[in-house]
Amino acid sequence: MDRNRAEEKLVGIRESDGVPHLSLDIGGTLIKMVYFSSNSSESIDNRVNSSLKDKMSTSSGNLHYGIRNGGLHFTKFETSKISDCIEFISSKQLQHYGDRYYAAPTNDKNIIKATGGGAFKFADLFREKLGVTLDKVDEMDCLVTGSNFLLKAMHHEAFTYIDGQKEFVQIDHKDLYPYLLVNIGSGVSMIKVESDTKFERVSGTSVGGGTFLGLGKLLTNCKSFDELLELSRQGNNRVIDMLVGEIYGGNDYTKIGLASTAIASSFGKPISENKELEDYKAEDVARSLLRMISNNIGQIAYLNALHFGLKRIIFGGFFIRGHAYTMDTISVAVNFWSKGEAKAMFLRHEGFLGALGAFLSYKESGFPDVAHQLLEGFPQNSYCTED
Ligand SMILES: Nc1ncnc2c1ncn2[C@@H]1O[C@H](COP(=O)(O)OP(=O)(O)O)[C@@H](O)[C@H]1O
Ligand SMILES: CC(C)(COP(=O)(O)O)[C@@H](O)C(=O)NCCC(=O)O
Repeated sequence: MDRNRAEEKLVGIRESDGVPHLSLDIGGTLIKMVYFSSNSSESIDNRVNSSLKDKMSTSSGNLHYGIRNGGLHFTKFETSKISDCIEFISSKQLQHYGDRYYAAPTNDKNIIKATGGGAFKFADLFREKLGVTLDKVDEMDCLVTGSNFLLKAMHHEAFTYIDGQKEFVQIDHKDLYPYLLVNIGSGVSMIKVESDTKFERVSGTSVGGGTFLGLGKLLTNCKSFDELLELSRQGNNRVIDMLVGEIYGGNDYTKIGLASTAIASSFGKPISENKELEDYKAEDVARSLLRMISNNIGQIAYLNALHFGLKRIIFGGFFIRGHAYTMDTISVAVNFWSKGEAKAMFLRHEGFLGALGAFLSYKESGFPDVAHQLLEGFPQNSYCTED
């Protein structure tokens, strides 16, 4: 970076410890936001009106860390309601929380790190409504940076989920690479990560979280992801899925390792039943859909891990949402073929990898190490609340 420009940026830092920061990951379904607010800006926090607070927290998944002199917040909005996000930023005056480039024309002074497709799509909107320039950071770079950071810095971050048991895994820094990062957002990206800086997107699938939500809305009339997920908890996929035993007269197909209870064909049962969609319970449909998509992603991930000789598969993205059935299905899919050779792992901050990566990228622009300092403040000195 040009030295003069870097110096101009440094002028923008107001306090060394409580410097507020904001980064955005604007995806196909959700906008993820990471921001720091110092205690002195608590009064600003309280300025957010209650209807806006409702919009932020209509579903869980938001995290708030109290650290040092303030708090680190992980918040999300629906991309389709970007005006809520803009209103939120404006009400908290967060647009001043990025870099400041004093030499720039008035509308370009505030620079916020942003990743995801929306950093391109909504750049003009942010400039027009907030006077903010979105400094675009590559989405894959951010996912990898966020994931590497969490795996190295956080004690209780990665865990396995087997037979309903969550077990945290502390990965030795020297033994972290290589691994397969599978980010399940609207679509799915699979990235072979070989070092802090070396990675490659090796695969992906368009059957992801957006498919679950989109198809789920059409099939069940659910209005939200949380509603759909809750419905799936109460459902029974066997009402919709065709099982091996139903094809094999109640028997296992032992020779190829398929139990009679294994799914032979997702959504296969309606083929032979003279029923309409309305005749099936929405709960059962939601359950089968979640199972089908999670299983498919787990299998594709396993095949990639096998192809590239990777032993660890780290799953991130907001689709997972710490949901037991999702994680269990993915783990079973990976384990069915790999027999423990490749391990499926999940992350506690699963949905915020990109936004964290963007937050950390302030460092690369000649900005001092504030982003890292803030993040290093947790988890040791932090308390976390979830809503
Ligand atoms: N509150 C929510 N609203 C909408 N989708 C959600 C929510 N929580 C989890 N999801 C799931 O997460 C997916 C989006 O994941 P995310 O990682 O944010 O991807 P993107 O970057 O494409 O928006 C959705 O398609 C949906 O399946
Ligand atoms: C295009 C994307 C990188 C965008 O990221 P997202 O907003 O879904 O998180 C992602 O949707 C994706 O990787 N889709 C899968 C495309 C494919 O490999 O077929």
